[in-house]
Amino acid sequence: MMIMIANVLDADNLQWLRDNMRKTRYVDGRRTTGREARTVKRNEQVDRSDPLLAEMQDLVVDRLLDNALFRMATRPHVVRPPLFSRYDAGMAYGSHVDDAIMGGMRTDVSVTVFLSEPEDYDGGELVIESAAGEQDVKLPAGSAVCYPTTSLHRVAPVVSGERLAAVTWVRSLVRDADARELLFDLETARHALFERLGKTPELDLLAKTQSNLLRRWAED
Ligand SMILES: O=C(O)CCC(=O)C(=O)O
Ligand SMILES: [Fe+2]
Repeated sequence: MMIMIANVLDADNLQWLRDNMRKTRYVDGRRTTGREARTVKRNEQVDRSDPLLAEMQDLVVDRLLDNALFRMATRPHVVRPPLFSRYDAGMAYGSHVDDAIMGGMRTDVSVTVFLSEPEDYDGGELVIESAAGEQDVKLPAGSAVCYPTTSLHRVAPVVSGERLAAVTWVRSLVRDADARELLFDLETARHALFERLGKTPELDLLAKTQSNLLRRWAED
């Protein structure tokens, strides 16, 4: 399941991150990438040793974990410290699959938090491949897209302007994407029924089912 989440970051968060990204040091994005993906990656990333990076990473991870939709969709166990990237005109990241293990952690869900407004750059869509075809994703600044790390994907060439993004990976309590979707749907239906009818015996059964499926599938 792919899901878009609006307003993960507010205007103040965005301003602060963009101001910092004007001050940070960058390295060639190929430095953090495996042999094959490196051949198609053309971007810049905030240097791992930059003193501003840790606070930027903490802000994005905290804002993701504060977001109820993010927690429902990804069932996070661990969220990796994000990479902050910039793409100028001509930069792109060709088709690739993200590493299955990063820093010893299995990666289940890939996340891009958009930091530039869509009108500030041409091109630069995140293109996610699935059996149903390709989906172009270009969201307002502060919004995030979450998609299974099993997917091939790419960043289309930026034609003009600058694309800033924070990218991270989630190790989910629920490894299987179909199981995560099932739990997401159950919980969504449960919340909607509660809003409409209050706490009924049928709702209790749904809550029991959701809880017991999560207990069955969760790996902690
Ligand atoms: O910038 C993005 O939206 C995704 C980047 C990406 O695919 C990666 O870093 O592996
Ligand atoms: Fe990727």
